[in-house]
Amino acid sequence: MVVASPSPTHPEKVQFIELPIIDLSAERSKVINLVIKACEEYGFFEVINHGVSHDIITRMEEQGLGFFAKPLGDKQKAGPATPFGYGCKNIGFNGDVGEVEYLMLGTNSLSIVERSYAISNDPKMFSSAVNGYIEAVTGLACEILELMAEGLRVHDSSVFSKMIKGVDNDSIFRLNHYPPILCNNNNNNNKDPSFHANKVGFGEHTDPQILTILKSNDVGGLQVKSQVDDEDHGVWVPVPPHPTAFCVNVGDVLQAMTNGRFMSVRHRAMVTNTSKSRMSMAYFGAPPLHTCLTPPIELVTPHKPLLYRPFTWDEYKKASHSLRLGDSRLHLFKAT
Ligand SMILES: C=C1C[C@]23C[C@@]1(O)CC[C@H]2[C@@]12CC[C@H](O)[C@@](C)(C(=O)O1)[C@H]2[C@@H]3C(=O)O
Ligand SMILES: O=C(O)CCC(=O)C(=O)O
Ligand SMILES: [Fe+2]
Repeated sequence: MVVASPSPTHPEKVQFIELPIIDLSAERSKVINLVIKACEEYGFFEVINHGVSHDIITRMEEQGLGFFAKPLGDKQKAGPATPFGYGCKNIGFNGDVGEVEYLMLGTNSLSIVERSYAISNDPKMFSSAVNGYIEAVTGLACEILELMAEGLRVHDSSVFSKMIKGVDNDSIFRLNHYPPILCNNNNNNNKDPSFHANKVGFGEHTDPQILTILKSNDVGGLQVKSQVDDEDHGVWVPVPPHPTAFCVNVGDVLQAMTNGRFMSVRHRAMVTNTSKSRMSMAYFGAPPLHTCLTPPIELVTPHKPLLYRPFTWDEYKKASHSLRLGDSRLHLFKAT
């Protein structure tokens, strides 16, 4: 078997652990306990029976695939991803690269209507699919954030959800497309049937925002880092594609706002498929730029003193943008 490892000299551990899949239609107190456990253990879980309709998801997937199927010149008409538009291979502003192309959008419905003219040949269809999808996943994110606040026994159960509900939120929506690795003679002499492709599509990182809600098609690639089985280094756990589930990532802001009780999950997307593209659709729920981010008082006690100083999303976003993808950023905000 030929394996093109991301680091041939330091092979990384990959372990097939069963990650939590939570049925949101189950009894509320049970759901809450499972959500809290997953956020403490992994900072990651999947949800099923989430209430987002198949039609909303399919419409969005069709529009996304339609966009990526266009010739490069047409995709570039969406403008560069600085911050909103089309990007290819370059991620962020500091030299990170991956085997991915993407489309980044703000979540404001009017701005989506305006932008859709540069993105699609059927702008009305495109903006209605995107706005319908964003409305649905924002609702799901709010519901999950409220379950979390309840589980943490915080008096104001909307303490997290209200940050992404307001019109001035800074949430974003991103479509990622990972074309398959083609087997040419350089990496697969004689078309070896046991050839296993393995390239980094989107390198290891945490999401800076509050919460990410991600849906992919039926092609795998997402991996999350778990500290559970290897305290020192962590192991990579593949997330198998699921026909209906959404993946939920705890972001850096939620780690800070829970005073470190939840952990923001390190994850990456690998390209291992040699015949079919992976597409993921990620909603990143973020607060308004000038909101002061600090945990509710219930989560700060003499036994659990404040871990991070209060900061604004504007400050945190600027710090993130000045760093590389895989850098950890929260330590810059440690309380002294
Ligand atoms: C290298 C970078 C890309 C990123 C901004 C950053 O400076 C560090 C965080 C990266 C990330 C990860 C989650 C989202 O995909 C993203 C849009 C975000 O908000 O933070 C990306 C940023 C990006 O691609 O611009
Ligand atoms: O494509 C994926 O599954 C992961 C994408 C991701 O982590 C991101 O866009 O931040
Ligand atoms: Fe991510």
